[in-house]
Amino acid sequence: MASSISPGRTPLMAGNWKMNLNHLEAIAHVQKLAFALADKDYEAVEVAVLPPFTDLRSVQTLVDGDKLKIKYGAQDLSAHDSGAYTGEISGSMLAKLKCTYVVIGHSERRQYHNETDELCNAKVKAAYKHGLTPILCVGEGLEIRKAGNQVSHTLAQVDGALKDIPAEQAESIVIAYEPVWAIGTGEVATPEDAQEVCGAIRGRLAELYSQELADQVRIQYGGSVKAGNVAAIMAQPDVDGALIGGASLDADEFVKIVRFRDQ
Ligand SMILES: O=C[C@H](O)COP(=O)(O)O
Repeated sequence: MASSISPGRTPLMAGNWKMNLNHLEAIAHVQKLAFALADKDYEAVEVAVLPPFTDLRSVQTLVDGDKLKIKYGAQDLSAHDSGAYTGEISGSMLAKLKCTYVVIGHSERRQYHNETDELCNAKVKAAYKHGLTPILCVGEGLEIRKAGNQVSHTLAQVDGALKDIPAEQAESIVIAYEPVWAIGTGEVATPEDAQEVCGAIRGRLAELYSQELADQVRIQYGGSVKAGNVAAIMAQPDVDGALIGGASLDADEFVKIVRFRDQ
């Protein structure tokens, strides 16, 4: 299927492993991806993995040692820099491990850890302070979708997380539109559903900053993405990649998603 991605926006295919794969399994998984992916894949698509914190050092060692082109990042970070915050991981710790990306505001953090837009905003600031690129997750639950309020709900999350973020930082952000009802359920938003909200997010970025900035920000779709549905989603003009959960744990499936143009 033909893709309509802007040539200026390299698609980002990022595998969010969530709380799966220990550090030994992580090494085996990244090795499998590295073996399967070729230079032409990395020329067409940016490929990233987002392992649990405990895997990051192992992934870094592998990526550095074998000079792999796979990027990696964390699934969360603390809004604080250091101190008495038991269990938290700071942006500077992630930067020391040479993480490129950090996920902020995933719906599972919002749901199970009561993360608010204000906290997401503080985490976006912490990420930029330490040179990390946020993958900001936004998206509506089923009730909001049924009421037809998916766009206003999602744009309010974007507004909240980007409060006081200057253009020179916001221009590098990645925004992942993940309708909560489509996460891990096998229920995929239609390509038109994805386009409606991703297009609205780009429109909001243009209002908040400029059309030029909006045109360069990558907006991903996430929610039950698989090899079988990725091409139709990627054919939408405002979808520039995918945040992949379950399917990213299967190396063969993830490689097929990276090669969405062949599907
Ligand atoms: O971060 C990834 C999303 O939550 C999607 O997860 P899923 O692909 O398992 O539906």
